[in-house]
Amino acid sequence: MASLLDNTSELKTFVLVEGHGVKGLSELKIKTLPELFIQPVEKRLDMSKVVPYESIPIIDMSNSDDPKVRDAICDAAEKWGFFQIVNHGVPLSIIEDVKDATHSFFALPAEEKKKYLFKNSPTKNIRFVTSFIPEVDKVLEWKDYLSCFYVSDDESMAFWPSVCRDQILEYLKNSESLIKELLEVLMQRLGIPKLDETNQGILMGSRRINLNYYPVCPNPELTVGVGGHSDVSTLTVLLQDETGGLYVRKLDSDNWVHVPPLKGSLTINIGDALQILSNGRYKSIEHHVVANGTTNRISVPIFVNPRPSDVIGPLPQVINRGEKALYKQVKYSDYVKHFYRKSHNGKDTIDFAMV
Ligand SMILES: COc1cc(/C=C/C(=O)SCCNC(=O)CCNC(=O)[C@H](O)C(C)(C)COP(=O)(O)OP(=O)(O)OC[C@H]2O[C@@H](n3cnc4c(N)ncnc43)[C@H](O)[C@@H]2OP(=O)(O)O)ccc1O
Ligand SMILES: O=C(O)CCC(=O)C(=O)O
Ligand SMILES: [Fe+2]
Repeated sequence: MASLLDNTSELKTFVLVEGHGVKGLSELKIKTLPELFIQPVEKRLDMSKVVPYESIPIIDMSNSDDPKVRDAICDAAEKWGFFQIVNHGVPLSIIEDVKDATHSFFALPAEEKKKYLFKNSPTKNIRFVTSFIPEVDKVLEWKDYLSCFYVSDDESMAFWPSVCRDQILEYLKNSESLIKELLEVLMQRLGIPKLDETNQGILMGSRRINLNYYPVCPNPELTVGVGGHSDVSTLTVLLQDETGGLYVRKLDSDNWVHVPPLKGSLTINIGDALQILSNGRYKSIEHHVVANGTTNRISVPIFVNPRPSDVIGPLPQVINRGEKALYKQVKYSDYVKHFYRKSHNGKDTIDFAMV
């Protein structure tokens, strides 16, 4: 084991090539974090900047036709870019099943998970990854994930791992009406009365679901689970377990707020695509996940996106009201490729679309 930990190339082979991931490394019960994962101080979360007395809004959606609830959603999207929802209509049993399925996938032997590594995967729509982009990240993040781009039920049945695919598909189906409702509410404030065939594609034409696994880490203070970043989605529906560890930057400040686990809740965050489409009215906010010294953590984000071929820019209904466009028109797949070409670095992806 000593040679594995001292030799970066052997370590990379074990973690990235043989399918062990950081979970496999954590299970060796190593006492100190290998250098490969030690993040520069400026990439770690400065806990002295966490404000314990503030929290993102919690919105009860049981009466979602109520104008007060609809206003609360839009206000949260403008002022926080992040909010938690309860009574959202996605059955608790479906949520529990997808959490169990996530554990089942990561409990598979390395030999099995290895089949989904980018170079072995039968399709580019599914990949098992450690860190964010190990080919680009100089220092690795303490996270393994399975990323699944939804194309069709048939494609998923053919290629997704059988231990988790049915539960993921059920979760995707059962969250669809919630996603439509949230987007409809957000569009109404922009002067767009409803979701229809003219706007549905650009707002929710593709979905990617990630199963994230953050294993116990020997020196959590020296690394990150996920470095500071904003999502490139329209919006993200995030399911987290009871561990905690997600922090959100407070708008226009240097302070961070914890997103506490709340049984049965889902966390919603605005992504870069909706910040661009709304010409900056809705905010895509930087967030960060810390590593944990005692508990394995899972989370499951659904990234709701434009279609890869869509060209995104400030919506005409927003610009026609006289606002100056803050962003140019960019092809969404170019935007996402730019995101995947560099390591996490706060909010810098959106510079790609700045006028
Ligand atoms: C925080 O930690 C994260 C976050 C995330 C993701 C966050 C999001 O917000 S994901 C939302 C992503 N949006 C979509 O998936 C939208 C729809 N998809 C597309 O636009 C396209 O499928 C595409 C992603 C652009 C891929 O285009 P395509 O040309 O068809 O395919 P490729 O040639 O395979 O890929 C091009 C380029 O991107 C790299 N890449 C693609 N997918 C991934 C991926 N899932 N993970 C890492 N890298 C990916 C690929 O390697 C290519 O790179 P080159 O350098 O060779 O050009 C996710 C993970 C986190 O940890
Ligand atoms: O694990 C979490 O709570 C958040 C993960 C995240 O930000 C992401 O996958 O984009
Ligand atoms: Fe994220």
